[in-house]
Amino acid sequence: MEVTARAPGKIILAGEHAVVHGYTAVASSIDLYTVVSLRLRSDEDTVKLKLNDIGLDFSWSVGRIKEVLSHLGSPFSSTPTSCSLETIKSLATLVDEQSFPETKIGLASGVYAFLWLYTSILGFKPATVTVSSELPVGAGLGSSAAYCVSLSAALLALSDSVKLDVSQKGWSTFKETEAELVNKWAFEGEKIIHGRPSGVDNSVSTFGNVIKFKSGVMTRVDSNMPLKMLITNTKVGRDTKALVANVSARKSRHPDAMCSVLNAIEAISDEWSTIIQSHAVDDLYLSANEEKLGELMEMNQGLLLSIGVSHASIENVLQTSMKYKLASKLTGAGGGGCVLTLLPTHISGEVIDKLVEELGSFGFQCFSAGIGGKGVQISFDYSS
Ligand SMILES: Nc1ncnc2c1ncn2[C@@H]1O[C@H](COP(=O)(O)OP(=O)(O)O)[C@@H](O)[C@H]1O
Ligand SMILES: C[C@@](O)(CCOP(=O)(O)O)CC(=O)O
Ligand SMILES: [Mg+2]
Repeated sequence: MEVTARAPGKIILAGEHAVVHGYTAVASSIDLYTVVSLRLRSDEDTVKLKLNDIGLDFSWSVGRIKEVLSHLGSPFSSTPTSCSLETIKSLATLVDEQSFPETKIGLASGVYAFLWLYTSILGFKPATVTVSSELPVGAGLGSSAAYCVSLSAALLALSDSVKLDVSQKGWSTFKETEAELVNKWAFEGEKIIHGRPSGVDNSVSTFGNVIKFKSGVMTRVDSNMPLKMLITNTKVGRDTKALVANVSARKSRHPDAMCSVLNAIEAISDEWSTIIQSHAVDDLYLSANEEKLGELMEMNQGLLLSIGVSHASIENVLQTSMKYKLASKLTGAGGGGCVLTLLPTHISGEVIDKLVEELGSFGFQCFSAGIGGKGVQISFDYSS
């Protein structure tokens, strides 16, 4: 039997980075998914991992995994637990043995996260795991969270920790308590990739829709506004872990100034969630609210610049969209990656086409995505 799990990416509408320090963020799932398929094998004695998006394949014999991890007391606890530094070192041994290409070394932490989740949830069962994603990897759309959530979901679906109704056909969602377990494991995976994640990305990928997130607590937001965003990928590579660490360093150098900036970001997140929850009584009310959201995005972007996470490519997108009187902000960790541009309901297709063309001339890639869909889902296939 094969199980397939899919988990969505996300956009952060307001509050990235601030959320790492206990201030509110508002985020929404998008309809671009990372898909993980997992097949347990009785015919082989290996754990195979195929990472299609980054073109890397791994194969470990179960015996070798046991040998390297046994002194740490593996198989590990089947309840969500943090991976120690000592364990990461052992996981790195397993990855190094597969001659990880030097040019892709930044991607190694994703493989450590896989090995940690795999051995903790399924122990030493032989299997083939394949990962492919519609999300750009490392561009601010939460690919790391979608990867950890879909992996955790697929692994838990075939573990003893979760009892699922496997007779269901097509995509199905987890019950609340099971989804919480998926989310907790995914957070442990995110810790390996991000260092110090807030938990907003894995939560919105697990539960979907629009959420407010503060100090590890998620609140569902009932959005009543038809939100449309243009997403521009600057294609400038960046690493969430490094950007988050830089902000923390700036915060320790300037605690008072940073506290004021982060408080201001929180006020923006709070206003975002109030506005999108309000019911538009007529078109005038809707466009007034869209204008307010645009201003909030401009303010949020200015504050993100002040904490050091913007980039020349991001500023280029901002200036270009401003020519068309459209507001933008970076989304995710910044430093490159993706920028959101709010597309008000009254905007003409012609204007959008012109903007997309101009952004394309800089080598940026524009696309739109459905905002606020379902969270993680699974599907069983009995034919394999
Ligand atoms: N589809 C994927 N295949 C392999 N690794 C992935 C995939 N998606 C995410 N990752 C892991 O997540 C990391 C990117 O995470 P991050 O820097 O947080 O960017 P973002 O989450 O914004 O895409 C990659 O370096 C890799 O380790
Ligand atoms: C910067 C941050 O707020 C969001 C990071 O998102 P992404 O990995 O860039 O998609 C970090 C976090 O909340 O864990
Ligand atoms: Mg990430």
